[in-house]
Amino acid sequence: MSGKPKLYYFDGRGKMESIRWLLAAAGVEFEEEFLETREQYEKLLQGGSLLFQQVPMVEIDGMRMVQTRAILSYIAAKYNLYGKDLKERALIDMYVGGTDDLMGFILMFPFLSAEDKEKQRAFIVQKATSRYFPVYEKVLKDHGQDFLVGNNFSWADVHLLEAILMVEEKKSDVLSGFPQLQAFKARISSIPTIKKFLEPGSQRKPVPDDKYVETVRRVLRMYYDLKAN
Ligand SMILES: N[C@@H](CCC(=O)N[C@@H](CS)C(=O)NCC(=O)O)C(=O)O
Repeated sequence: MSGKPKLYYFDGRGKMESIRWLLAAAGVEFEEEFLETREQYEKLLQGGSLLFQQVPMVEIDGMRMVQTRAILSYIAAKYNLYGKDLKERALIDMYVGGTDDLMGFILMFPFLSAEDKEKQRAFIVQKATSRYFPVYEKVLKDHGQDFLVGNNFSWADVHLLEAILMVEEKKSDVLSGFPQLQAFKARISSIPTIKKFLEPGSQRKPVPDDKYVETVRRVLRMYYDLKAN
């Protein structure tokens, strides 16, 4: 294993994208191996690298880590993005849990039929604006600080910015009723590591397209259709 973390996933967002975001936010360079064929995936399975036969898998510090949440927590702790004490860590976990739930509504979006996509788009925007964004808007307004937790840049900020941009891809003016979040978005986007990640040519993945969907289906042998909520 080289010094840089190595990410094993598809050449697309999915569950790996938040890991890319967090590494980039921490200023950590990483390598990637993209799964294009069933054979590549089976090789990983046979080599015993995938504890639960699933990706994302990340080689880091001599470990082969699976389970997205465990990987993210490790990176957050290692690079001081996880609060200064247990209470800040608990808050970060709660805020990340909320944004994760919101992102969960978007994760399977590319796999839906055209008709279900329209229903899901409305559902995502409704959940974002009535359940999740008001929470972060209030947190920022009440404490008046630049970051969500402890007046320091943390995993919670990175995750929320990722979620905001994902929802804006579904409805570009979704932040119109959330002035605190608009300012937050501008502030976090201008942090040098994040700014670099948002520029063209970075390892950030684009909105999933049909080719990504076809690759995931083929490699994982997903022969069923997903239903919208
Ligand atoms: N709880 C795991 C779930 C990982 C997961 O569902 N991975 C999918 C690809 S995004 C997979 O490998 N599916 C193959 C399978 O479950 O057989 C995590 O969060 O990392």
